[in-house]
Amino acid sequence: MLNIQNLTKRYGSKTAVDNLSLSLEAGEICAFIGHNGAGKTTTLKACCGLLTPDSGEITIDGMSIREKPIECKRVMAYIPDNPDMYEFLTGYEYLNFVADVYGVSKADREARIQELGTLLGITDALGGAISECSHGMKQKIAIIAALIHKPKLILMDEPFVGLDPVAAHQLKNLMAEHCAAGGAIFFSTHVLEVAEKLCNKVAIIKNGKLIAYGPMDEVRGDSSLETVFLELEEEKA
Ligand SMILES: Nc1ncnc2c1ncn2[C@@H]1O[C@H](COP(=O)(O)OP(=O)(O)OP(=O)(O)O)[C@@H](O)[C@H]1O
Repeated sequence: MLNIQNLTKRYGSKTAVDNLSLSLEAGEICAFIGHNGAGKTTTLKACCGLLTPDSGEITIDGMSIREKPIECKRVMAYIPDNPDMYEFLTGYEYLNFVADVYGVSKADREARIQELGTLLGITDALGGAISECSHGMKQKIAIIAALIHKPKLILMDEPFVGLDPVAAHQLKNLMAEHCAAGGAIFFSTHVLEVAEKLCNKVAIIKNGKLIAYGPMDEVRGDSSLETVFLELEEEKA
């Protein structure tokens, strides 16, 4: 579903991501963890075509994001950590705009907005201007917008930040259901307890390099993810 081969991305003389390779199959939900500035957002942005790598190859559902960006975007979604939206639109107007871009039928979009809006507890606010929404409310609208075309692969950058406990719980359920139904999710988080409970795979990045990667049970062994993470941070310092 997602294949990253030898990804390197530099900003000037700074190597933000250094020869990183990983892959995700259908049904896998992978947490991407690492210290601030480790290279998570850069990797996620390269996966969805927002950043051009200096070297390496990324494929989505077997298609190169470089060669077939539109086809890739039809089957994937990206939820950034700080969503930029057209704030002068209402939530409904924005979601309909996104549904138009993806060619989602009227019936399908209405059902999806209803289902996800109810799940995340945002339906009542969708008639108001986005500029009047709180950070968490905007995050919920961004989640609905990203999922409106039923993507197979979901990329998320710290998706739980700003969500209230009910919405965070519902999002975790939704993520688990998505993967149980044959989708895949690659998301960054600093909340190791959530990563440990929710994910069957984990990738740990430090200073742009992948320092641990594999099935959650194997990477964690008999300890907690937090213990493994802290040990790795110290070891490779
Ligand atoms: N546009 C940019 N120009 C220059 N350097 C950048 C730019 N974006 C990111 N960087 C640098 O690249 C490195 C990786 O940043 P990135 O945002 O990918 O980290 P991150 O793991 O997502 O961090 P956080 O957990 O704080 O969100 C950092 O050293 C950062 O300063």
